[in-house]
Amino acid sequence: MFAVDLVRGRYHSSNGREARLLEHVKKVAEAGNPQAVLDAIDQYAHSQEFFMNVGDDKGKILLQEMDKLPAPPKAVLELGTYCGYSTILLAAHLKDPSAKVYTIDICEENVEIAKQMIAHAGLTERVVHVVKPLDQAVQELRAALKSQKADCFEVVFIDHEKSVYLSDLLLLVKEQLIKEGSVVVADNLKIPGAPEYVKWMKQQSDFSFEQHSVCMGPSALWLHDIIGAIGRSNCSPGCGCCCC
Ligand SMILES: C[S@@+](CC[C@H](N)C(=O)[O-])C[C@H]1O[C@@H](n2cnc3c(N)ncnc32)[C@H](O)[C@@H]1O
Ligand SMILES: [Mg+2]
Repeated sequence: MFAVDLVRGRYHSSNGREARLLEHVKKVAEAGNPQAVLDAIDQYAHSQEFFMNVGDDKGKILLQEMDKLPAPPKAVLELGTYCGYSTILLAAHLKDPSAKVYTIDICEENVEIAKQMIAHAGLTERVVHVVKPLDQAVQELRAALKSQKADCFEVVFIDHEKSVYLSDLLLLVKEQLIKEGSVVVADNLKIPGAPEYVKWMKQQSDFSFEQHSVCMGPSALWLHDIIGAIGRSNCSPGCGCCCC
């Protein structure tokens, strides 16, 4: 059971499952080995309790999209840290030695678990946590990009509160935190779904948009999902579209 604050969309279980997951990972996964940590999380999530992690199947799609960029990204933005699964996936995949994953979550309990998970994977230096909603983090993110000599976030993974997928994407566009060539991957477009986001993406000529339907297990009813929304920003500076 999740304790969900419907106003702010904070998700943390009321039965301690995230802490149990961390305990399991520390017990079975070799420290400093990101893949061992991800495997331990997947194994526990498949056999013991349900978690909101993106998981291995959809995780592969996320990494494939990252690999399609013309150069390895310097700055990756994640909306929705939870226990750190996708943060570890993304951070372990960074090729540029100075690159970082900036991960946003508004639930401090989740971030505390994620920090320990990421530390166990040996990736603390690769990850910056931001514990506030995106609209309050814009200046901080802009400063972070500047200090890293990055022009924008080349990869964005959206996986937080579905009702703010579109407004947060529009904020990233307006604040020029994403630009031409950035790739935006959004999870859970079918379940629980983000219809406004999908509708908007489909209407944009300055984003190319594709959806990946993924069936993740025997319980197709609730596991069949779309990570979809591989939105690529196509505009060129000054062209007058929504990104400029
Ligand atoms: C589905 S989980 C993220 C899963 C994670 N990306 C993974 O695959 O391992 C969603 C997370 O978004 C956080 N969240 C909810 N609303 C948010 C918001 N407005 N801004 C940032 N994070 C939010 C929740 O606290 C929760 O930890
Ligand atoms: Mg998700």
